[in-house]
Amino acid sequence: MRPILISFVFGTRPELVKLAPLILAAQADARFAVEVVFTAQHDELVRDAIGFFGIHIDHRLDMMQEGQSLTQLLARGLQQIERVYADGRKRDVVVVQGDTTTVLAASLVAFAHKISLAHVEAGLRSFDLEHPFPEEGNRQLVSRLAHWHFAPTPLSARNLENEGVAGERILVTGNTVVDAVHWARQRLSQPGTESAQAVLSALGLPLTGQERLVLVTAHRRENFGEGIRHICDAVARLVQTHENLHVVWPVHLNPAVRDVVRQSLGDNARVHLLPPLNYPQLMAVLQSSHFALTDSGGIQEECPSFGKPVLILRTTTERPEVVQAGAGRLVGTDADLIVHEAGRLLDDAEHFARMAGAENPFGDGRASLRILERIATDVCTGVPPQALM
Ligand SMILES: CC(=O)N[C@@H]1[C@@H](OP(=O)(O)OP(=O)(O)OC[C@H]2O[C@@H](n3ccc(=O)[nH]c3=O)[C@H](O)[C@@H]2O)O[C@H](CO)[C@@H](O)[C@@H]1O
Repeated sequence: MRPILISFVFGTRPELVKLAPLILAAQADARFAVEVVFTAQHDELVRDAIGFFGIHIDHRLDMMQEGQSLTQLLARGLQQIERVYADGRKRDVVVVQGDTTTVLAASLVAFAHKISLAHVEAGLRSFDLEHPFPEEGNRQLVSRLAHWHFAPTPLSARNLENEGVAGERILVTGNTVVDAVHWARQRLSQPGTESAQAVLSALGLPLTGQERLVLVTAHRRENFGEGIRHICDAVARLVQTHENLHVVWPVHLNPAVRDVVRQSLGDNARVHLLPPLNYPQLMAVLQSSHFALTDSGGIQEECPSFGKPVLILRTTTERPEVVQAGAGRLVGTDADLIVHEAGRLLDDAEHFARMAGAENPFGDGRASLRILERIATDVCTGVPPQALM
């Protein structure tokens, strides 16, 4: 029997990080042949991560164009992915992750070609089509097209069931972000690889062991303007009241974030404003931090894998599991609340230990294997094609 041909499509760094363990596991498994399509929806930020995971790209597309609208981006994605799939090769499965325009475009092309679609990290919902836009709409649309819905948690599986997705098409796998963290930690501890300490030192961060590092990141549109200003205000107050506190903030390149952060914290000696970090650098900083303050979805999921509490700079999250598990808290961008909650983590050792010791709601690092096992079993028993045709 010929191997099952899986085509992975991704366009941004978070998609790559979460698909990399799956791509590597499929490549190491003789049951599968693997094709990797990169749309370059993001470019620079992804390149480092592609190198770190050692992913071979079969088709590098060129989806971005200066000044194009969302519709134009989608149209360009559709056309370019279509060109790849028009080569007559028979793909058995298309795998996408998450909620970007790349994901929607690949899902529509897979549908048009009657290729069974697997959606990784399925079932996340904010239930508000405008927030995040266009991601919430993309997620919901992809759930109408996918054959397999690989839900990271029981809650995301329930969201899908509530929308009428048949139970036999949903599998709770854990989040592949945990697989990626395990892979990265192992890689960073191998002889010959730069240690976390060496990475920190190369970034110019303090290392006497007396300091307490806190990681801060903010990139969501909903926080631009007032939100970012309040976060900066809270960071300045925390540093002022905690002598050994050092804040490490890889600043998003968008001027709406960068200019405000530089202006308010640029001359604070214990606030280290860095350019965006590559994935292994981010892993090293997170591993060495006391906790994180972030609006990033991925970092919210990565923190519990490191046993690091996370304060979420949003008023809602599509990942409420981290809050329910006790590993995270929603603090929004209210400076007083940020200072209060961060202060508790810094000053109350018992409170810190409770949050740091919470169970990881995103799984055990074996999500990729569960996903591949399910695909292999179903394709071999002829389940998906009939379902689609
Ligand atoms: C509107 C919106 O918010 N959309 C979300 C957003 O996802 P996110 O919030 O998870 O995105 P980030 O925080 O950028 O990525 C996280 C990954 O990057 C690593 N990282 C981070 C900072 C750094 O300096 N160096 C790094 O290596 C980090 O460890 C983690 O693995 O974008 C996605 C695609 O556009 C969307 O699908 C998703 O809905």
